[in-house]
Amino acid sequence: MEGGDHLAHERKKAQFDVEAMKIVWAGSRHAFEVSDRISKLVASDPAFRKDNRPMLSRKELFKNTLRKAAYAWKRIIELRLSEEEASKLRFYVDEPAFTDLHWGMFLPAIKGQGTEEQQQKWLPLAYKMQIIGCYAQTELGHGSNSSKWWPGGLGKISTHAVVYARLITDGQDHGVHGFIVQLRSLDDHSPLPGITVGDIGMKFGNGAYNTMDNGVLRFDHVRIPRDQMLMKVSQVSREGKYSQSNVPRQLVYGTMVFVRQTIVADASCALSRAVCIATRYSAVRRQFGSQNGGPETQVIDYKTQQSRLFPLLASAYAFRFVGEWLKWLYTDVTQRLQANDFSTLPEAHACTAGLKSLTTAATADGIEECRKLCGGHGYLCSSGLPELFAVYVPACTYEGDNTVLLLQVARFLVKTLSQLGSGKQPVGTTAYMGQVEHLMQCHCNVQKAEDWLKPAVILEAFEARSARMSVACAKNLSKFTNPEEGFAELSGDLVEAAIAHCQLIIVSKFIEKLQQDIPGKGVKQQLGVLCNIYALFLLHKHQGDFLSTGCITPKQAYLANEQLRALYSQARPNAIALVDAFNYTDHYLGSILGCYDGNVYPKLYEAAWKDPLNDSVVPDGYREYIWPMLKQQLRTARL
Ligand SMILES: CCCCCCCC/C=C\CCCCCCCCC/C=C/C(=O)SCCNC(=O)CCNC(=O)[C@H](O)C(C)(C)COP(=O)(O)OP(=O)(O)OC[C@H]1O[C@@H](n2cnc3c(N)ncnc32)[C@H](O)[C@@H]1OP(=O)(O)O
Ligand SMILES: Cc1cc2nc3c(=O)[nH]c(=O)nc-3n(C[C@H](O)[C@H](O)[C@H](O)COP(=O)(O)OP(=O)(O)OC[C@H]3O[C@@H](n4cnc5c(N)ncnc54)[C@H](O)[C@@H]3O)c2cc1C
Repeated sequence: MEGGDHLAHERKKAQFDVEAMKIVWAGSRHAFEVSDRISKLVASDPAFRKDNRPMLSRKELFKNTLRKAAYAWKRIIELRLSEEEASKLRFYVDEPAFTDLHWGMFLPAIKGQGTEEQQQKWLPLAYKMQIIGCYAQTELGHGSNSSKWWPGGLGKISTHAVVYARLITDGQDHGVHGFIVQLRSLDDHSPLPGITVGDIGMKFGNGAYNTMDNGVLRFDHVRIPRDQMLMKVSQVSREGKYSQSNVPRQLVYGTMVFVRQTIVADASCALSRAVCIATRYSAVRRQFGSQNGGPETQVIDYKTQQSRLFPLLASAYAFRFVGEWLKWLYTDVTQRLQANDFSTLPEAHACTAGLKSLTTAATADGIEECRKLCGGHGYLCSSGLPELFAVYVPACTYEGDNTVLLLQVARFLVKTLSQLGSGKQPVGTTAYMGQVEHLMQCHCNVQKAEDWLKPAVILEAFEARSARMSVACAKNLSKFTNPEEGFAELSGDLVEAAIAHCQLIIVSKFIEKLQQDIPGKGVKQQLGVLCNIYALFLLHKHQGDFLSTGCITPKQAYLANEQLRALYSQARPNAIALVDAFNYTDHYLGSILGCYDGNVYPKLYEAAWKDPLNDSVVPDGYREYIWPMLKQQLRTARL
């Protein structure tokens, strides 16, 4: 079958209004329209071509990124794009670049930690890109005194950095503070005296994150003017006297709360992209199972394929909605901080750290699972999946290693529990801990599989599991005389308790989303199916937790799995429409397997011939290496 829409028959099966779902996915009609317009603008501009990335050398790749970044900036100015539109443009250009750190970390660090005066001086320069900044926190070795190593944009492009370093005055160490440091000349880009700076080398995968100049930085007697220390949280006077404002020291790390929140939103984008590719290809691909000479089975109809694919589809939607909520939480905490209310900062930190950890880990694993779901063709670069995995997987490490972040959540949970004794009522995402006595002894009321569809039943099971795991950790911790020793000894259990808490947040935010008014025929119903798939898939995967804490019985675990199978059957006819609702262009997907029309095989065949190796029939190197070898063998054979 040539041309046409090879997935048309699948699209006809949809039981809901896809256009309405597109708006739910985008967040609002306005957000949908902006996203739709900008994605088409990028897709139709040959300057943003990206299919050649895996073939380019590092130098060519990097220069190409610089060209694209400059061109994108030119278009942003020419078209007078708003910040929202510009950030969508960056998203659809789909290439990590120094600009991400400039806009995503350097500017927010100055906004969050600089005084009014400092903001007035530095922000206009940064907004007009008259200086380019990065965020230099991580060290090559341990401590805050060796060499900076990893900051994106640092290696080759940034003119400035926010550098985190220890502040020592009069021999007294005041801990880590942020400083704006000029690194390179604004005239000829050479490093300023005393500064050694360069790229740290090639990273995982071809193309992928190698478009970024992650860098190394060393200082040798570099003087930083006093007014370039970011002084919102603490100050040094002309006389060298150190003082602190009436704000928590933790604000020094505020940029991370912001970025982790954006990383959660980004997880739903990366996962939905992989799921879109794997779902479309699973509907196109037929393999075995032919009856009476009829067509073979579409692999999407195999229950095993569904049980691997549909939880990922549901996770993409779940991460979307929790990301939306986290954005709200971040906006709320920011407004409170401006009004000197710091009470919700620990919760915002725990939520952003924990959800960053959970969503990036599930997304990285999910992209790899999607590659496997596409069989051998998933391993081709033209499937789009190898590069997507390579570019995405460092999200499990940057902005805080995922395990380290879960330990931060665990500390927050243990602290919350310990404060119950003093009568402090937990609020927000830990409000359920206020019901700890009930949650420690409640019994799940599921008698038949459909009982698992009740939101209250699901919520109680997840709350009870999380509360019981945290309480068990707290009890075990109390047996240690040295709390830090206990924390280290029990860190494995603490991480599991943190995961249970974060999964509860995601499930409960999905359920809350469904309580809103959601217009469009069948849209809410499909989201209900996905929400239940997400929750019951987690319950099935972690049934050890639910059973060992006595939250559910083995029979109830069995019934949850039975219900899950029924939900997969309900999702099946809607699968293609549910990924169409992401509204991704073929340019953004960058995948032959995931192309909208499903015309996979001719495109794969054509693409193979475009590989540079096929430029000539006889490859370079044949005459030099293979021909002499063949001749040698022939001679030996004749002897
Ligand atoms: C015209 C417009 C054009 C627009 C164009 C748009 C362009 C695109 C825009 C945006 C895109 C954005 C994309 C961004 C790209 C991201 C790319 C990734 C780049 C990667 C960057 C990095 O990796 S930066 C380095 C990050 N490093 C880490 O995360 C290290 C992890 N470790 C920690 O977080 C540690 O906690 C820390 C080192 C911060 C401190 O350690 P320690 O001193 O040991 O203290 P600790 O015990 O952990 O904590 C003490 C105390 O503080 C609390 N706390 C810790 N962190 C925070 C926090 N972040 N916020 C609030 N509070 C925090 C902690 O709970 C403890 O509290 P108490 O227990 O004492 O109460
Ligand atoms: C692509 C990429 C881009 C980056 N961009 C930037 C940037 O722009 N700016 C910047 O400053 N940094 C950047 N980083 C650095 C990044 O933030 C760090 O790599 C990250 O925070 C992890 O720290 P680490 O590398 O020191 O790992 P380590 O802390 O050395 O972790 C190694 C292992 O030890 C374990 N571990 C560490 N501490 C503990 C603990 N307390 N308890 C239990 N286990 C522990 C971890 O779980 C992990 O398994 C980037 C990194 C990457 C990969």
